[in-house]
Amino acid sequence: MPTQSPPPRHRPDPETSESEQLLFGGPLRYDLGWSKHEDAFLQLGLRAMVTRLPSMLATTARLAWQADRNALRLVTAAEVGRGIAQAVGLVAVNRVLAHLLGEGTTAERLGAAGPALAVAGLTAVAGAALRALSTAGTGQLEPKVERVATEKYLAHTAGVELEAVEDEEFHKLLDSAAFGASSARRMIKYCQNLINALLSLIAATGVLTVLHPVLLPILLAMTLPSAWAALTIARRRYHSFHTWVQHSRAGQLLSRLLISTDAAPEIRVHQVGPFLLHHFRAMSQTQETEQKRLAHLAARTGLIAAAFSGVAALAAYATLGALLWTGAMALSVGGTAVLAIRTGAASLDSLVVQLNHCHEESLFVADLFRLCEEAEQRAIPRGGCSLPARPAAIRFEQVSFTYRGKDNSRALDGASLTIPTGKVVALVGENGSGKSTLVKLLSGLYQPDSGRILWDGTDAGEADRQELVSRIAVVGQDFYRWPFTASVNVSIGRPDTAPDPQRLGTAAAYAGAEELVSGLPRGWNTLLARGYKDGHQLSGGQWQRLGLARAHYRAGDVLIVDEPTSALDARAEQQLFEQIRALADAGQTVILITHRLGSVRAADLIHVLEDGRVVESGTFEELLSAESAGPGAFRALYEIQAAQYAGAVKVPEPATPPVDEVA
Ligand SMILES: Nc1ncnc2c1ncn2[C@@H]1O[C@H](COP(=O)(O)OP(=O)(O)OP(=O)(O)O)[C@@H](O)[C@H]1O
Repeated sequence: MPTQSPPPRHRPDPETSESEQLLFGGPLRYDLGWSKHEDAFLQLGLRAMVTRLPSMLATTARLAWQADRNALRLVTAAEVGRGIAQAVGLVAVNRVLAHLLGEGTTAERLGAAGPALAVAGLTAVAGAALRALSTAGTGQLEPKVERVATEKYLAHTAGVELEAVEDEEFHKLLDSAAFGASSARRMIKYCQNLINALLSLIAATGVLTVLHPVLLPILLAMTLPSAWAALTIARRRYHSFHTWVQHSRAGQLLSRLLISTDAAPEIRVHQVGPFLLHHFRAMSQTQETEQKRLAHLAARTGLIAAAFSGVAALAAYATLGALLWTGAMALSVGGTAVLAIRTGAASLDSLVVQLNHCHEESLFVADLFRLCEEAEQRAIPRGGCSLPARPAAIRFEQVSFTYRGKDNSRALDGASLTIPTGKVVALVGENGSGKSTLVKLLSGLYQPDSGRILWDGTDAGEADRQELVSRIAVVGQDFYRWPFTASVNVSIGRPDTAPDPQRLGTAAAYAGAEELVSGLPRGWNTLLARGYKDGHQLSGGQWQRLGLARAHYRAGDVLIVDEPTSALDARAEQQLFEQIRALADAGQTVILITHRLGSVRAADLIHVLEDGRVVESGTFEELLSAESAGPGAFRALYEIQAAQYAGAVKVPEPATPPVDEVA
């Protein structure tokens, strides 16, 4: 038998790893030119850093103020105190040296230096105490700032339109902004160090300028090479981060899949573990190559900078020697100058490093703020007109819709239909015909590209979205299985109110879930999450009942049930349809999406969809009738299903006993 060769592997980009191509269909690395971060990246120069410094500090201060204003006050006061202590200390040391190297006997010189020595000692003690205070304040502040920033991120993300969540560009921003909160936390420490370095630099340069003006350029020359190195390395790191952000996420996805409870059975039965592990390793190795490249470049840059710093230090000490040699500077002043140069160079070095860290982190915090801005622009709008309390019908008028990013074909293409209030309306049609899309538009999850959805005369597009969604209850094919208790899994249908036991009971009765709940180890209080302490596992059908109970608990005017019976047994299915009928008889509008055409018999109205259009509508009998005006799409589908039952299983005739046995 000829063996089938595997499909040829298409590798358009030689840089794309085998794993990226196979698992994700192409490269996961972004070309930075594509990214909005390019501007930020290009701004990673010293001038941009310095000009952005005030806004950077202000942003951090704002976050810290929101998080804990007392801790912020404490840190600021302690840092300013430390700076002053350092300056006073340096001046005191200068005095000590001047006295020690001055005229008189050793005892006289020591005596004269005593008070200045005491001041130097006191400032050192004060500096240490203030440092401890500042550390305590920062420790309090950091986690709070991270929490405030994370909340900002989550609240903004939760409030955007579904379309934004599904948009690739928005997702990219979500990915990078996710680091904003931890960056904000780190910025507290860096800002603290930055202020400290700045104050001690001011102290050192002040002293140096008084000693001799030529010492200032010397100080600068000694620090510039390391500043350049720090900036260059940070620049490369940021560039690399943005290029690789999705690749890292994909690598994390692979590792999470390996330990995921949902994937665990298939990983074992189909032996997917080694496959995933192989690709995890391959993707990690690709990233390690990038890390190696960055490390090599950083080492080279560091070496070049060290060479220049060395030359600058030599020049500095040669100049100092010349000043002393020519008598332009006294020996005592020379001692202080060496001290001040060393302190100043260390402060300047630290200032540049902290500035660089701060700036690098601030880019991620800026990503977070950019996400918030974008999320505000793409937020679900608030306000709008009211919908009629009980409209006679909801009408779709020539509604078209194309998913963003989906090439040209429309999911809905001029769909028109009526949903009368208090009726069971069934939507049927082949896979991909647009049924779920239609109810998503009805629920306000997406807005039509053209056409209108009218609640009597009111256009749902102009209605208050909060009101619109509060009128709708959905149990979709992909309803969410919340990893919480059974009670929360149902009452989350109305998350704004506390769970109501009576309402829970009614909802469970509606969904046929009473026995299921009473059979759970801790009843309503049973945790429905595998992998947690006392977590319980439900079957697909049991989950579906809870999903139905949730939709009932929500008590929306319009109940949408999308494939409600796919995981229910025959008895439960029968029971559910009876209950749906009863709900409609009590005035509830029910929209039913199902592929089981026999079960739409009890619907008041059936709409048949084909390629995003409603091709026929009517009752079950009307659509099956040979005189039906439509194209007979429903009849054709129904006949295919009916044929599967008729004659597919031959029910054996009861065996007829032989005549003589009867006798
Ligand atoms: N989130 C999405 N993004 C992009 N395209 C989508 C999305 N959801 C659905 N589609 C596409 O829209 C079209 C209509 O899909 P829809 O889910 O509405 O069909 P359906 O009739 O509910 O199908 P089924 O019977 O299989 O549930 C399909 O071509 C589908 O691929």
